[in-house]
Amino acid sequence: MQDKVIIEGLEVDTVIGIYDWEKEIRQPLVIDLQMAWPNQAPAHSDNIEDALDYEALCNQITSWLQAQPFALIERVAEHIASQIIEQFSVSWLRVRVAKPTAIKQARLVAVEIERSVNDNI
Ligand SMILES: Nc1nc2c(c(=O)[nH]1)N=C([C@H](O)[C@@H](O)CO)CN2
Repeated sequence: MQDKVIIEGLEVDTVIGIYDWEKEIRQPLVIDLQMAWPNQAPAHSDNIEDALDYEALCNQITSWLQAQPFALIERVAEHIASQIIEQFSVSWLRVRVAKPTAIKQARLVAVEIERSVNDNI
């Protein structure tokens, strides 16, 4: 089994949705991420330079999602996946994007994708 770095429940308020009224407001998205990362190197060195810095990732994801409006949560998931693979040298990841306020009768709705570096070429 490969090592992972995990982020659960990262909440970001952003412009998201297909309807005109949704383009005028911010709504919460909740991001869950699993990313392959060789954690032995940072464990041995005890150096953040060797680690996949989850704080940097959370800040970066928030910034990406607030930099532009999105219509579909599928687009958000794909954007997060491709940017992390490209900018953080992650070889594989699973990302789930949930929109908890989208459907009144549902606790949440979400999409989940898995991508690897080979998909990004
Ligand atoms: N598969 C999807 N279905 C829907 C989406 C979406 O992003 N992906 N979005 C909407 C609307 O924006 C909805 O959230 C408004 O409540 C509908 N279906």
